[in-house]
Amino acid sequence: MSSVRVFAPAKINLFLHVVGRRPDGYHLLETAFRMLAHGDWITLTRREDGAIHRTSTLAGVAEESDLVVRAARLMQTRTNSRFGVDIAVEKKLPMGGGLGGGSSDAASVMLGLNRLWGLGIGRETLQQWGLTLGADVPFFLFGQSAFAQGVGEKLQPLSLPPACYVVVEPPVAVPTGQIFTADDLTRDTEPTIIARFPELPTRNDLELVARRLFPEVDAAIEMLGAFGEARMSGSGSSVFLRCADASEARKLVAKLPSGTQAWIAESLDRHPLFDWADSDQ
Ligand SMILES: C[C@@](CO)(OP(=O)(O)O)[C@H](O)COP(=O)(O)OP(=O)(O)OC[C@H]1O[C@@H](n2ccc(N)nc2=O)[C@H](O)[C@@H]1O
Ligand SMILES: Nc1ncnc2c1ncn2[C@@H]1O[C@H](COP(=O)(O)OP(=O)(O)O)[C@@H](O)[C@H]1O
Repeated sequence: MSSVRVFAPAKINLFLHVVGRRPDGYHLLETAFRMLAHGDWITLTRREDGAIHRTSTLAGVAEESDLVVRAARLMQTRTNSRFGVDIAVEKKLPMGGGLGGGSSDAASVMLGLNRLWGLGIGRETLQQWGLTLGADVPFFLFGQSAFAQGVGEKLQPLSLPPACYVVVEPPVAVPTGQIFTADDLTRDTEPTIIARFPELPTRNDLELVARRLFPEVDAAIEMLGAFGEARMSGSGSSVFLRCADASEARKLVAKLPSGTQAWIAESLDRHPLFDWADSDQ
């Protein structure tokens, strides 16, 4: 095998509570992550000369700072692999959309190279390495619905019934750092008892700040909220709503104002590349 085409799913945060702040300024979170069957596609072609290249373009993101290239370099450095790779990304997920697109791309590159370069690295090790690229990366490597603590790196599996979601992408990219540094962000939500989720009331603590700073996010929540409990994912900008089934989702999307960027996706219980990580000894 010298080439693979791999999927990089979106994630949504079913809730996100800010429960504290670390001395380095990073925020301690409690969140429930779930993957959706909608995402980017990445083709990895092995190179024998050790070079790592991105062969597609991504507006505003230079090759060396692209998370797919950084993920490949990380794998090469940590394993001393002699191989290189050409990486082509078919980008479907919006940047700054709160759907974890960049993190998911990075995780799929790590899993893809684990197989393409014949590395056999264990899942927990990959999760530790992935955290250096971004807080959402360990979740995608974990590969199943999860309750997360810390900055998102302490993960435990979460059993959720299958569900269908409508996702609206407002026409704005939200810079995560701007939301976390806002003066009016509340940082003292009581820690949740995971055993009592989903009965306990939850929310996204980042939502109020994002709505204030980005009117497009506020408008999307208002619009989708007319049909049920619409919630923002992560630091925004995307907004999601759970529907009874795909048929209800399609009827809902048909009622949205023309020009709305919206899509429907089923939940994804297991990452399609789950088996591409070994278990740690
Ligand atoms: C909020 C979440 C929830 O899943 O996802 P997104 O909505 O971005 O997808 C993540 O925690 C996003 O984590 P991550 O992807 O690592 O965030 P980055 O873009 O690196 O963070 C940008 C900046 O946000 C702040 N930040 C980020 C995460 C965190 N737990 N506390 C913070 O204070 C830091 O100032 C950091 O420099
Ligand atoms: N492969 C990539 N895909 C998306 N964004 C990337 C990628 N590589 C680097 N980035 C940078 O990461 C930022 C966050 O992107 P993304 O993960 O898509 O959004 P979010 O964290 O809101 O879900 C982007 O604005 C971009 O500057």
